[in-house]
Amino acid sequence: MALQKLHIEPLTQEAFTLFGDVIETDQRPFRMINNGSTRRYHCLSQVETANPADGDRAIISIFQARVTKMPFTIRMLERHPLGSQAFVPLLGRPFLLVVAPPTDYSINNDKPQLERIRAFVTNGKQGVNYSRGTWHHPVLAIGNEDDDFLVVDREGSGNNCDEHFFEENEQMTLDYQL
Ligand SMILES: NC(=O)N[C@@H](O)C(=O)O
Ligand code: NI
Repeated sequence: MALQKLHIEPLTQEAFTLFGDVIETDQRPFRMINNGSTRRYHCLSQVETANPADGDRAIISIFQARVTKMPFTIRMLERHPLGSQAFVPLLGRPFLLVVAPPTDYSINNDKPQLERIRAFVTNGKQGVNYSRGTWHHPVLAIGNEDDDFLVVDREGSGNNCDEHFFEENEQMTLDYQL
């Protein structure tokens, strides 16, 4: 049986609001700083950490992601129940997002809602900050060369990564040619 092919939408903040924030400058307000030499696009998103009083902290990493060979089968999604996770491309290339809205992580074996899974492609100038608990596929670099991302997420005690693997007949196909 053919797997369901995910429709890939262009990323906009409006379409992405259920899942988190788009980090971009297009059409965003800014203020001039540094004696008029610099635009500050202030607080495009915020880092969420569940338990700052227990030592949760926001950290900054770089992910060097291998290119995803297309067509690609979406076999799982993950979420970070204790904090947000932001990906900002460092090489100006588009990348793919597969997401589903956060669900109630207090329920055992909680899982993504299949019918609410959506796929997006960025424009190369956009990053994203997944809200705490947003289901998402691990980073999906596309194109001909591996890609680099600045990643801002939560470090602290406890499990901060739940993975859900789909039944074979629930898996989806992602196919995008740059
Ligand atoms: N595991 C890890 O740090 N990366 C994932 O969370 C991801 O979303 O790529
Ligand atoms: Ni993640």
